[in-house]
Amino acid sequence: MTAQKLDGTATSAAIKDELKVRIGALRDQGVVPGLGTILVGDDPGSRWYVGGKHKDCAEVGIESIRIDLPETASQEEIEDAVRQLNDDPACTGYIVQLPLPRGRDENRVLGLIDPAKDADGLHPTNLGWLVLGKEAPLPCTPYGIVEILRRHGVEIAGKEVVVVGRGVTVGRPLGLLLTRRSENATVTLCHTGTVDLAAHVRKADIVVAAAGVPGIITADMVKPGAAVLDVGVSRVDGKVTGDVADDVWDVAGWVSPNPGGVGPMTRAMLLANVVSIAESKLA
Ligand SMILES: Nc1nc2c(c(=O)[nH]1)N[C@@H](CN(C=O)c1ccc(C(=O)N[C@@H](CCC(=O)O)C(=O)O)cc1)CN2
Repeated sequence: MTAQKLDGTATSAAIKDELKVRIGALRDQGVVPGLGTILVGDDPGSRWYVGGKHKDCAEVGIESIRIDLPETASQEEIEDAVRQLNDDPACTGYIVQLPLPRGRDENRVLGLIDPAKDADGLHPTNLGWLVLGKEAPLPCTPYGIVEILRRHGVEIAGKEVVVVGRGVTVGRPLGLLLTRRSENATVTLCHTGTVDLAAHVRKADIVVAAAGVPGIITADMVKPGAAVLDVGVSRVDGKVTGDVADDVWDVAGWVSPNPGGVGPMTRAMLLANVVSIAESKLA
């Protein structure tokens, strides 16, 4: 058996086509959506991700505002950049690319973002709304994971989901998202303190691997027919390598490749958040 592909490249292209229509309608009403980014430092991966976000904006008709700061930027300089975008009327929503260089207080920076411009859904207020069940911008990777499953017809309600990784951009918010009444999954959040990871993964209908450990999910751990989403990103010999071993394709029902799976969905949902923020201002 070979798993079917959860194709993030094709799905994100379809989402971008839908967004182009919504952006056209906004522009017809005199609203020009703008995405801002704050990038600090020289990490090649982060540079690539931010470059991709601005390329996506150009493709769908969202204006771009880019603030790049050097590796040496102080906490104060980063916070000034946040205030600048909070005050910029051309900026509908924005993100601070994570991780920040060592020694900077990420939580303090995220907390200074205007929650109404939080295109990443990572401001404490918006994460709080996720807990409380009120509509707010959703963190882009978890949002993308739900969309890729939904658009491939993979049932979520009533399913056992194992999320491997408890990071703030994926694991923790994904657990909250999938346990909302609208998704209705049962979620087990595994992490480095989990004693028997394989035993948990074996019970899952849906596995989301976001540990950043190459090949941590192997075929013997996967229930036949399960959906396995590969979110982890590591670089091995300069090549992007995911958390899911190649032999998983022989056992699973669905696999999201990496690259080409959840990554492009993360980018598409960021655009969707910006468009939703712009639309909410008209309502
Ligand atoms: N402020 C944020 N920082 C980070 C987030 C985030 O959602 N908000 N997530 C990740 C990085 N990320 C977006 O910022 C991201 C990661 C991966 C991709 C992607 O398209 N990946 C490609 C492969 C890329 C490669 O070759 O290196 C793919 O999967 O096909 C897009 C965005 C951490 N930081």
